Amino acid sequence: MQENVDSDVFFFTKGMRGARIVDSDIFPNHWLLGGIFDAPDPNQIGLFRTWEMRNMRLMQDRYGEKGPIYIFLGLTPFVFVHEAPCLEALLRSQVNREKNFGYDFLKPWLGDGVLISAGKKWQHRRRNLNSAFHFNILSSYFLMMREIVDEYKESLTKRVKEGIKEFEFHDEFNKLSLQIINYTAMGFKLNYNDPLAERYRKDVDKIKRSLRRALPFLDNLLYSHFEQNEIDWEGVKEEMEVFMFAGHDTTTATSVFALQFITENKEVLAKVLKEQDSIYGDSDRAIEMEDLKSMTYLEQCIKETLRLRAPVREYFRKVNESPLKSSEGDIHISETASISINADFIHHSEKHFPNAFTFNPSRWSSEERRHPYAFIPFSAGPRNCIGQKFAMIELKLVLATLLRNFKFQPKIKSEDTIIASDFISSPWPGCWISVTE
Ligand code: HEM
Repeated sequence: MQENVDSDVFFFTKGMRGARIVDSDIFPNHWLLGGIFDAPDPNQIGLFRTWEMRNMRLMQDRYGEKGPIYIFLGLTPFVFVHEAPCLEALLRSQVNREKNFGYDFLKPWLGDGVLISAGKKWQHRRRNLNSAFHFNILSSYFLMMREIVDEYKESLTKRVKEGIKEFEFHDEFNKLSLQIINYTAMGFKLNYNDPLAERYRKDVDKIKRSLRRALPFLDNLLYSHFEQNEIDWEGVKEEMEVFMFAGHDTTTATSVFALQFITENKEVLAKVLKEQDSIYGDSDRAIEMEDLKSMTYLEQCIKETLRLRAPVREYFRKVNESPLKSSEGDIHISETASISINADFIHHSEKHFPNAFTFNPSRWSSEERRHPYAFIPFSAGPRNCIGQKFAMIELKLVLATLLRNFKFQPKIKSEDTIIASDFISSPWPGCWISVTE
């Protein structure tokens, strides 16, 4: 059926504008199983991302102007939505906001919480959770984050003084981010050394005590459960799981990649430190929430990191209504297809980001203009990341605290770092960085 075919895929894409099956030199398609045999061994870490990016680039060069690209992984047709107007049409849609079957493997763990659920259930949960991210509430999270980050600074200082010279920062930040999300969402601190039973007992005790304080996130869920009868107990547990997961691996990845990019680039580091000096001078006063607004260059560094190392590099949808209405006309997508939104891919587009593979935070200065849907690390539209402001606060606080207090020397360059493309990206097999005071 498909010998180097360069024509519309007849049964899935009948009548679709620009939908093409890819040429056999990009994905050698098996007549029944499609491109599945060509995919690299997923155990060979880092290869999948390189393979996918290369093939998507080749496809875009050939079919770029013609709309979404179809490929087959096994019997499943996948549609790669790869251009900004098409991404905008899809992500802004109020109708096409359901996740595809690819999220099912998360269900035994995260349940049918806000990350995965659909329809009225999602709408209801999302509305309920939105209130936990208002500005005033974010300010109270900030104070809790600062407490944790200061404790981490003390611990790092102690270990450096004891003579430890190198640290694996993916692991360091993973513990730190977990501690932050645990404390802000649940209201108690983790103690990794506690034996399980003792920890459980203490933690339950602490939860009970902390409920007397204003604990925005868990409080919010408990209020909805007990007072408003809006969410059942299963729902409370689901949403806590979602937040613990969505809120820590992503910020871990961003912190470690940002630390590596900033500290390997002396000019960038000098500008970050100059900005910190302009805010604090010689004073060693604590970082305040207000200060974060003045950290514009640091914010540019974080955005540039999110562009080059999107932690959620790919996410998926299914289509409930076609055609999508784009600024460039209607885009027809088959309702049997799964849609891949590959943030990593559009973030490396030369059209939107000249010298796309170079770390250049200044491209985020306010004069630069680009299509708003060319940069989608937090997704966009009604199903975007609910925690993005929370994440930016955490990232600025962590990076500013560390960069002001320590000197870092990465052991490996960003360009030589293998990126493991699990559900959330990470440096493989870690990211070792020397630290001095
Ligand atoms: C740098 C950090 C982060 C990045 C890059 C990120 C990225 C994303 C992306 C791409 C999505 C859409 C996923 C999809 O469509 O399948 C998403 C959804 C979500 N994120 Fe984040 N996230 C970050 C931090 C956080 C934090 C800190 C929280 C919570 C405190 C959070 C909570 C969520 C939730 C609950 C959703 C599901 C929203 C919905 O479907 O309505 N995220 N995030």
